[in-house]
Amino acid sequence: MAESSLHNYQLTHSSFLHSFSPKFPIHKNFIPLIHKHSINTKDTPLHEKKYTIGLLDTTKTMNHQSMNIRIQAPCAPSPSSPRFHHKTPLILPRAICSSEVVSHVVMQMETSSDTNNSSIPSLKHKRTLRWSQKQSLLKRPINKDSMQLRALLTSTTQDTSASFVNDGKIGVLLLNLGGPETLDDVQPFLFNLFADPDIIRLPRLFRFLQKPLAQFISVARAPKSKEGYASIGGGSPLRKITDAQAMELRNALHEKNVKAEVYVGMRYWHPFTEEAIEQIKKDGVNKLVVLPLYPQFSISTSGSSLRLLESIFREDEYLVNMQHTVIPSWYQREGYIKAMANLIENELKTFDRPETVMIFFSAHGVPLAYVEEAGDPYKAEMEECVDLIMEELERRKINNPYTLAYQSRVGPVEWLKPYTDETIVELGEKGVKSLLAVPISFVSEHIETLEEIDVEYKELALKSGVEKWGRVPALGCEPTFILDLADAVIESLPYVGAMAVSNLEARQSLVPLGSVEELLATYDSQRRELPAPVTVWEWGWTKSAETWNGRAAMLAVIVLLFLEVSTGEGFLHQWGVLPLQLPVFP
Ligand SMILES: C=CC1=C(C)c2cc3[nH]c(cc4nc(cc5[nH]c(cc1n2)c(C)c5CCC(=O)O)C(CCC(=O)O)=C4C)c(C)c3C=C
Ligand SMILES: [Fe+2]
Repeated sequence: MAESSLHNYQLTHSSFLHSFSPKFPIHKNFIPLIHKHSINTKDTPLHEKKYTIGLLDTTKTMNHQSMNIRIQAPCAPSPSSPRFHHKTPLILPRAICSSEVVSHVVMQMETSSDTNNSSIPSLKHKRTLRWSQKQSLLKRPINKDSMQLRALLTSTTQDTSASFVNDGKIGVLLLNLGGPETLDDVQPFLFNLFADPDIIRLPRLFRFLQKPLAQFISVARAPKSKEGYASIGGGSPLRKITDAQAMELRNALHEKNVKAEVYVGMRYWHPFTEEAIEQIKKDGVNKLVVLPLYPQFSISTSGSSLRLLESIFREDEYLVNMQHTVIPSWYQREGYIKAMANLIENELKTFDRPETVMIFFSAHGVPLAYVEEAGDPYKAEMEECVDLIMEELERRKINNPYTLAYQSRVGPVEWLKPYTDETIVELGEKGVKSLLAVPISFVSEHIETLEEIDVEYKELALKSGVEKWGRVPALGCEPTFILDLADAVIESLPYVGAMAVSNLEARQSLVPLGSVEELLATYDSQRRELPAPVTVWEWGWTKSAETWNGRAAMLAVIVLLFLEVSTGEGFLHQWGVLPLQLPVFP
């Protein structure tokens, strides 16, 4: 996979932003983020280290648009230079982030190169796709002479004995979705999920219908969901797995001399985030690292949990004063990428002819409007994540064809495409004989790996002509992964309480960080209304008929609910779902 032409540019912070001004007129709202590329290792000479620049668009919903740009240091520094000393922490505390650690860098910009020699022509090629998507950022040619970027470069090993790490009582809060533990939990779990305005966003006028609608949908969906949970043993394994991850992370932190307690806060089932926060308060934690267990950020997952945290923090004097920081996404971390590549490499060996296997990344979908209208960075982060894993595999001389599709769509609106089920059928028709499914958006086994992938998609693949089907396990407590999470926590500690999105050094850190409040302030500035991504009734024979029928059904439900609430009569009142007195309209 050759990288074609490379252009060298020198950038400064401000001219970097100027160069994108036609597309982004308000410069101060765009924050350049610099990520170390996962291919860098401890031993990579500095002048060969690669970095990725992203723009954090603070006018949109956490819209972190990374570009296909790499930065290289222009010349190898003297080994005695303090800023490149390997014993320096990965992220430097503020005091150390002086001008001393600022270095001029040369930016290298890759242009597209479609060297895909896959025998399946319809497969998208990662580099071409990424480039074409990000082309829109480059509205006018970059002026070679005008750009100079002063970038913070930090090295990759941590000295965890540094005193700033262990002062205070440290807590790590793992955020996750939660799942029903018994079949009786399924409907109330679904109610909690659909009552979340980050899952179903009703128009402002209809916000008061959120709970009745959630009740209605959860009751309607429960039988189908229960069937799924029954087939995987009668409940979700999520709590057990997340508890085990928390324990392993705690052990890893203690081994690295960081005496932290790790807490689990679920969004829709026990142990609820509120319960975790109560424990955090009881234990007297005064430095908190918030770590969502989703590698990629989405409004519907990490975003929703952060919103809940924000509301809990605001109402509590103890929490308002507690120092905290958030790691909103970490899909680009070297340890995570390597752990995923290890799992794929191992699983490929179970096939008779591993080199012929199509690697099929299947991510949980989100409604398209989340990405296109609300600025959810989920899709961009997912694609970049897949690219990074494939690059790691290529370095191991594993050059299999691969593709990315989105699974688990619910309801009448359009979700991210291509859809997993449709792609499986297409691949089967095109003659692909071996498929290896890789669940990519979640780090634990759950209903969508154990039932949807292992049963439904496998059956569909075999029906469509695929002869051998395999699936990579979820990361769970895989040691490389847990150690990397521990490193992410340690790297973030100097920023607990001391940083926010507005802090330049922290923005340039290798783990993008922010406080809950500031992350949500950027996310809220253009929070648009999202369509309801739920199935109420569906009829029709084609996908597009289904979409329109679903929309009509949604509308009908909203009208029915509106009538019910305004007249005080109807089935929800009969079931006791709605109170008998009428709501007061302003
Ligand atoms: C990154 C992962 C996930 C995203 C993004 C996501 C978005 C999303 N999900 C729904 C609707 C449902 N999700 C359900 C369960 C569920 N979803 C995820 C992950 C993501 N969801 C997990 C880990 C689980 C729990 C699985 C378990 O083992 O318990 C369910 C319930 C299950 C079912 O009935 O199918 C629903 C419904 C929407 C609407 C959405 C984006 C808006
Ligand atoms: Fe989901």
